[in-house]
Amino acid sequence: MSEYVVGQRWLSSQQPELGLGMIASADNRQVTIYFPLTEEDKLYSAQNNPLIRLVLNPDEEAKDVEGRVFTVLDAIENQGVVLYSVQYQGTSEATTLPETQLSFHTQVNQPEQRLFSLQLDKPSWFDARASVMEQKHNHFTSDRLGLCGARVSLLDYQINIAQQVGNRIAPRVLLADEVGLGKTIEAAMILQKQVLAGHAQRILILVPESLIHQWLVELLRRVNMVFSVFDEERFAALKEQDINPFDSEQFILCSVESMLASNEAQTALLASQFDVLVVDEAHHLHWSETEVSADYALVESLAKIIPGVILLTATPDQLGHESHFARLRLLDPARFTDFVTYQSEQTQYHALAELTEMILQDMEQHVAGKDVLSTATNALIKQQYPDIVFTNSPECDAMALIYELIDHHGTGRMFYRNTRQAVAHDSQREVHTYPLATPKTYEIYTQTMLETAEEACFMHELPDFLDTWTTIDPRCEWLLAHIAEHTDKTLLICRSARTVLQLAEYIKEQTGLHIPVFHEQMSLVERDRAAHFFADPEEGANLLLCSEIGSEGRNFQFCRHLILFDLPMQPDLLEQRIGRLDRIGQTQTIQIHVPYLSGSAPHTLLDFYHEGLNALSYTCAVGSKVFAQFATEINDNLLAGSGTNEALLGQIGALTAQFNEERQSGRDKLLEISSSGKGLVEDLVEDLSNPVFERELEDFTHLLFEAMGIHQEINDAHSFIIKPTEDLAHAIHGLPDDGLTVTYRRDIATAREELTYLSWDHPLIIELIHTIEDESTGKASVAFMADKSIPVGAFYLETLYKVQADHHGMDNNPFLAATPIRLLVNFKGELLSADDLPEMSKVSPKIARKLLPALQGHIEKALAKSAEFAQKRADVVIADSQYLVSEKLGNEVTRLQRLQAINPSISDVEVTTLQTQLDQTMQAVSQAQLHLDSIRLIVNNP
Ligand SMILES: Nc1ncnc2c1ncn2[C@@H]1O[C@H](COP(=O)(O)OP(=O)(O)OP(=O)(O)O)[C@@H](O)[C@H]1O
Repeated sequence: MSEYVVGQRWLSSQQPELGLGMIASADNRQVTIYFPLTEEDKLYSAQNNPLIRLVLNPDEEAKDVEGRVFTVLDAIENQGVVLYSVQYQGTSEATTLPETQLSFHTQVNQPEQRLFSLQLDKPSWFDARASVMEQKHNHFTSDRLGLCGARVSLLDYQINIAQQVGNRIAPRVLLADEVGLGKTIEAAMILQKQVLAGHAQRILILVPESLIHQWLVELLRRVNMVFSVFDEERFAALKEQDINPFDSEQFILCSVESMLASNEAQTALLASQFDVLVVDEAHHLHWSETEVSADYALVESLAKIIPGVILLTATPDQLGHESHFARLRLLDPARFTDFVTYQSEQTQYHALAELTEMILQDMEQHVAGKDVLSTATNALIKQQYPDIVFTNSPECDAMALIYELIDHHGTGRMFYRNTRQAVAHDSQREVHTYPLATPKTYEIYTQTMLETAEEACFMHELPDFLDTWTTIDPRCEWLLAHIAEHTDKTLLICRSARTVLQLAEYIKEQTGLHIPVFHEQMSLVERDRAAHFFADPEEGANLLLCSEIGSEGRNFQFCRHLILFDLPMQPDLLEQRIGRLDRIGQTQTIQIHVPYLSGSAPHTLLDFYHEGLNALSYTCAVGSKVFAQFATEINDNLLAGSGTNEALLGQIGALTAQFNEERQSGRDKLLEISSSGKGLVEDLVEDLSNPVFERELEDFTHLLFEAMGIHQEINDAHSFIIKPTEDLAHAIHGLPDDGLTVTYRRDIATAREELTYLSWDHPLIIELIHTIEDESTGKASVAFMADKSIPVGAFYLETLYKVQADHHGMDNNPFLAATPIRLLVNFKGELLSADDLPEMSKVSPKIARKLLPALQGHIEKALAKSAEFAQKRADVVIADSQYLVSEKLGNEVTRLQRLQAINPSISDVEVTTLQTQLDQTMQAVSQAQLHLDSIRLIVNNP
């Protein structure tokens, strides 16, 4: 039978641009190939032609005529035509595919095939591929992965959380830093690390509707993650297409409200598979043994099926300890089964916190720069914690000892809480209170008509004053005077949307000014527009009137004046309000203005907050707990309207002091230490701020851009413009036609929003790296050298291999990152060092066509020798990786198992998840294979 059979796929080595052809007819003399790409038939001699037969090998990836990606499992020849057994991406079953159905863009991929079929590229491409693989390996195995690309200031406590949680498979944590310390940023960094490390592909974020836009922008601006917002409209439109709408995107952001509004959406959400769920403002998730809120029930159902769960709240205790317990229960239902046991555990952290304090005090008295424990501390550890093994020598690392103690007996790895005090983000606040005369009408009403404390605190909201309160309440006139006096931006927060609207109307009537408003009855777009208008430093409004909803999650730290037009009845809400201004990025002293009606219930409430809790001048983490203790007394005092009960005020102050002290010496103290990462994270932060990596990337992108046909020019001292050229080798997603203005420097990027921050984590860089890796370009090249000491026609052969663990879904796992091996052998198959690499010059395609057939046999022998050397090195790489896996993951599993026996805070889920990770990684590493990636032949032609 002829070598040529109708239906076979062949390429032209002289005209690769024709794509993959198919034999249309053949006899002993001639063969006709049809090239679908150009829709033409070409006639070749059967004896002497530039045709190359394309047969894909097992494990090769390719596309079918419809562009669907598959991996070859097997290739079986039947009467000269190949029938492939393939597995399509995203499926688990094998399918058969005749070679006639291959995409006409398919190319010869194997380096040696490309070499002998003369599909050659510039010799410099070999260096480009080697460099790309080396840099990729370096980055994907470094701790900087997923953290170096965030456009943020590097704060130790945030990096600590992002590093610890981001590295876990299926993390389940509660992030509860105090208001405004950057939980959103921490979650964004965790997600980026999860995705880059291959731990998560699909993410669902649920937030209150008012925060959708802010999250969307923060994720994009800070970590370059593009989320798709799903609202009712989008859900309905996608539903028409007869697919689960939530399966249509990888990263989904939606509001809790929109999901609760539709049973159908909830069912679809639960049927879609996600790797990580994030829920912001999780204190709204209300649970008690008798009542469960709808949002809690939804999150509970999702948390049962989504492996990773990240809950965010600044005020974990807002709805009481029971609700806090319930949120922990969402994370680990097996561990948190019983509220009473949980409560008793919480009290047991006291002794450990005290010991920790002693060690910290010892640390203040270093001896010759080393930590030395006092005799008392030493004795206490030995007596109370005999399981802790440590050496109290001058080399004793006290911080390491504290972490060991917290690990063994502390709060576990599920709950993080940083406080302003502990992370030294102490902003300044100044409080201005303005006593105003209580209107007679309010006074009379107070004595006769009121039924609840709430009515007493918000009299202007009572139906009887609905239309009149702005004319009698002196706070309104006070507000006009404040507006006239202050030209700085001011945020006003009050409880209800109605008050906001009435105040806006009042100001308009009195002054003609249109003040922007922000409340729950506005659409999302209207709210964002108002917030934007307020934020605009030049053209924007100086005052924004906000209802309570505006006080949650929003970033208003660009302004320093806050008017608390009324006071909320819960201390945590007060903290949320102040937290709009008191957040990372606030550079000025915050001015808090409280106008109040003298002698009225709001006056008493102000006394409780300001004098009792001291919650206006400082963050008060125990406010809700104190208020809960005196709930009845506070209620009665507010309702009586007879001025502040001084005895009660004294009791509130005393209990606040007591709780604060207990906090400092209990669970929260331990949380503060373990959340801050003090003593653990400094080296990593130093590494992340090292400008060397930015410079290295800048050099590397020159190579990348040149290879891919991207032009870079200087824009100013710190930035560049990059644009695709006509030679662009491949469409690049992240690079628009009109280019990008970029900087490689984090400090410049955080100061100049308009610049794209190009880092090793940036999607454009990752896309370019993957594109070059996946491209066939550069897999084979030929060059000349001129060396009189060796015969003409002698050659060197450079090979680039990679050791790769093919484990689906874990390709980026640091333990499994492809490791490049670059080798140089001579024509005798002897291994040379990289220093022996000669100077190279180009070879014309015509000469290469003559040379290669003549040298083929010798090259194949040298290649076989090179493969032997590569395999030896690969064995070492695999053994090293196995060692690393058992050293890092194995030891961690052993440590957790040991800890679990002592500390109930270490959950079963945590241990089994890590054990599974260890098993899978070890198996994948052990089965890693050596692949030849590219070849460069250097022939002597002196
Ligand atoms: N490392 C950082 N670098 C620069 N800005 C930051 C950093 N961390 C936080 N911020 C900024 O500080 C503000 C508060 O951060 P974020 O919204 O993440 O806090 P939060 O703890 O989620 O707040 P809340 O408790 O109100 O929900 C935001 O404007 C955020 O962009």
